[in-house]
Amino acid sequence: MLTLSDVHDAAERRLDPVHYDFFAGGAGEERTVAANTEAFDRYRLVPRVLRGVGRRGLDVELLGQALSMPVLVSPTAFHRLAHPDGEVATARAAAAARTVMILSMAATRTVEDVAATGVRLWFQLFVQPDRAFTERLVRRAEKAGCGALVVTVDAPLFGRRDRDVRNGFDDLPAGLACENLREAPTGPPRPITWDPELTWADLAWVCGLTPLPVLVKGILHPDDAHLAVEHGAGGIIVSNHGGRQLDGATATLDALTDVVDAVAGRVPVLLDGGVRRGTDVVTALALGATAVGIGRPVVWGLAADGTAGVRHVLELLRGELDRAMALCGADRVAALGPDLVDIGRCHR
Ligand SMILES: Cc1cc2nc3c(=O)[nH]c(=O)nc-3n(C[C@H](O)[C@H](O)[C@H](O)COP(=O)(O)O)c2cc1C
Ligand SMILES: CCCCCCC(=O)C(=O)O
Repeated sequence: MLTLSDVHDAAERRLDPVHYDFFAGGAGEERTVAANTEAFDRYRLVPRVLRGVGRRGLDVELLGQALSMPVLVSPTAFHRLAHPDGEVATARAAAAARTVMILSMAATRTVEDVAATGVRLWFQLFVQPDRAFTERLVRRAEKAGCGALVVTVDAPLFGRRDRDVRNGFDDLPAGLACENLREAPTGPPRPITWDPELTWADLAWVCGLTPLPVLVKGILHPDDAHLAVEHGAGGIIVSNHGGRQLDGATATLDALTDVVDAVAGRVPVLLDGGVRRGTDVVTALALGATAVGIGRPVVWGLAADGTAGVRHVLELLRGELDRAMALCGADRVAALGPDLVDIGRCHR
């Protein structure tokens, strides 16, 4: 498996086709799923030369945590559909790669089990109408040692994924559950409730609830990026949920520059959606992202070969990023800037 595309192909061969569709699919016509990767095809790099790049470093510091590279694991649901060890297998790979894993609120392993792998762990939250339950989840994530909360704000309701509707897939099979949504250790798990009434006041409430930094995931509009910071966000994740919510939403790479300008360095700006190559990471970082997240490629690695498969995905990207940086004349992440991107020639 030489590329992330090879890992995808291996995963597709192994997965139940209905579960493959759940992981691969997006909302509606999947225009935004396609747009995310197409955007990276449009931007071209303008490398610098003769810069002495024999010694290179990919490490970054993010919200007080040291990462070996600016690539982290975005939250994705239901890892036990891809591998019996589920999110624990994923976490072992992220721990070995010394990067952050964001655990989905819809994880099929408990936050305590995942944290026990020693991974740098953040917890993703859909704020629930039952605020007391939301608060209990936050306390549980804090107690487990999570280093940040990630509040996903692009889901006032659930995007309609036509593949899942056609396949009749709307729940986990018997024996699997969202393990962090149990009220009591033996009780039945709650379903996730989508709350269309959420407002910025609710974000401020979460930020006031915890000493952990709160990243807001699902920002595309620069004005929302500004509002998020004003309401206490410690970081922004430019994301369209991998094209699974609003079909027709802009590609994340196209949204990045305006968000970076609006945030004006106050907090880190991350991006996910369509990152498949080291050159994609370089492009996003050059345009102002502090780090990028990958969603589906991690699931493909997990389905293809468990922890080793996820590790392979992360190491493929690390190797590609290192080579791309050297070929751009950058010896460290901080050396990547907008001058390396031919923005003028990308056709929006
Ligand atoms: C199968 C799947 C499940 C996801 N589950 C969640 C989730 O539980 N919470 C969340 O905030 N985002 C979720 N996402 C969105 C990802 O965090 C991320 O934004 C997206 O996958 C990035 O795009 P990529 O898959 O092209 O890398 C999910 C995405 C996929 C593909
Ligand atoms: C059927 C419930 C799915 C839980 C939410 C996971 C998610 O955000 C996704 O994109 O899928």
